[in-house]
Amino acid sequence: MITNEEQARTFILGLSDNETIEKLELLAAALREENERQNLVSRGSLDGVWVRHFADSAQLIPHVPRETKGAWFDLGSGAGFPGLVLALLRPEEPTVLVESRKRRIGWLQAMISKLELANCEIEGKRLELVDTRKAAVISARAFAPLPKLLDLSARFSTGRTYWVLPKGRSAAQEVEELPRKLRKMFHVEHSKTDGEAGVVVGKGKVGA
Ligand SMILES: C[S@@+](CC[C@H](N)C(=O)[O-])C[C@H]1O[C@@H](n2cnc3c(N)ncnc32)[C@H](O)[C@@H]1O
Repeated sequence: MITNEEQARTFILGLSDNETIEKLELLAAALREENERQNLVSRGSLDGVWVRHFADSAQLIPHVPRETKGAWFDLGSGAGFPGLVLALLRPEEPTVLVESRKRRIGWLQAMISKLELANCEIEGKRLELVDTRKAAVISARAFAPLPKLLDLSARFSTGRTYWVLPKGRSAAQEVEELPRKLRKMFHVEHSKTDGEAGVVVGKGKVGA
């Protein structure tokens, strides 16, 4: 379990390098500043940014085979979690942040340029309006209940799409309540940042 900021830094360093850690320090400072202007993340989580947002995002990476190529879609990126962290940690692979709120889109644009994320693009509209493309990976944290999430994102999935969906404490129950065919596609992994939370992980095409 990752329980403090130092452990979170060490965990992320194990997946990246010192330059990435420096960029995450920049992101943490910018997040604190911007959170005075818009409610990007809960105020309480700012004291534990490395655990609550950075490591919580980075922990998704080991659930996707290293050789996976193609676009990682992060749905409802908000302040950029997990999407911005994933783009930083996977600089060779494209990341697509889907976010519909104007001020959050502005923040994400500013961070992409500040962190020089050439591999990261924004679909600044509702997911329902995004042109269909093939996603190699789909993530979404605090975006929608699982059935709605799968319904809205099914058209981006193929037989080779990986799903990594941090679902908090409701993970197992949300999977249990899926129709049988879908339920077989997914399982729950323990979160490394919250002993009671789970990450819904799966592979394949949702829908016909
Ligand atoms: C609760 S926030 C979570 C943000 C971030 N993923 C996190 O965990 O910190 C949900 C985000 O999804 C966005 N959102 C909700 N429905 C959406 C939709 N249909 N298309 C695109 N973005 C959406 C909201 O604007 C909001 O920023």
